[in-house]
Amino acid sequence: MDISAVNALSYEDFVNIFGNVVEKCPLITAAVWTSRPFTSLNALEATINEFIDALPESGKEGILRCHPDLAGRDLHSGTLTRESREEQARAGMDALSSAEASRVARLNEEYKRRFGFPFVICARATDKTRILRELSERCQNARAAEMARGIEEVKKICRLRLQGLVLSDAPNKL
Ligand SMILES: NC(=O)N[C@H]1NC(=O)NC1=O
Repeated sequence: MDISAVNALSYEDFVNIFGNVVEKCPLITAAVWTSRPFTSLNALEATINEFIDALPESGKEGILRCHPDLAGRDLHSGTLTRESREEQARAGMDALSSAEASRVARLNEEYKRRFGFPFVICARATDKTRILRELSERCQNARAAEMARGIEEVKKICRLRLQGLVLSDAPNKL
């Protein structure tokens, strides 16, 4: 799909296709449709990032809270979004040993207790070993640093999801 095809989409189709580039936040997609035409995929990505950056802290926290835990309840109950399921599987989060699974569950809970939002990392840009290490290390950070870091990870996830939709030849959801 080239950018002119993206620009020609109705808002219904645009939200259908791009509604989950930020996990469970189709409102962001619906809002940026107003900024068409986009000159490039990078311009679409930049518009999404600007929208996120302009949100109050509570809005940014809300975005983080829309993310499922890594190797958490949604993965075990099969209720992850397709995108999240693929990302978590690629990082091996669906095939943890029982010791790893308990460690991740314990650290996820510790992280949420400490910060009030879940640990978010772009799973496709890393691997299981680094996720486990970062989960433990990032629990020690200050809250403001983790908010900023979590939002940077959301933007990375968004970038890779956008690229998957626009640059791949895979049939989209139209
Ligand atoms: N909690 C968290 O990081 N979740 C995610 N990361 C990712 O790459 N996809 C997700 O759903």
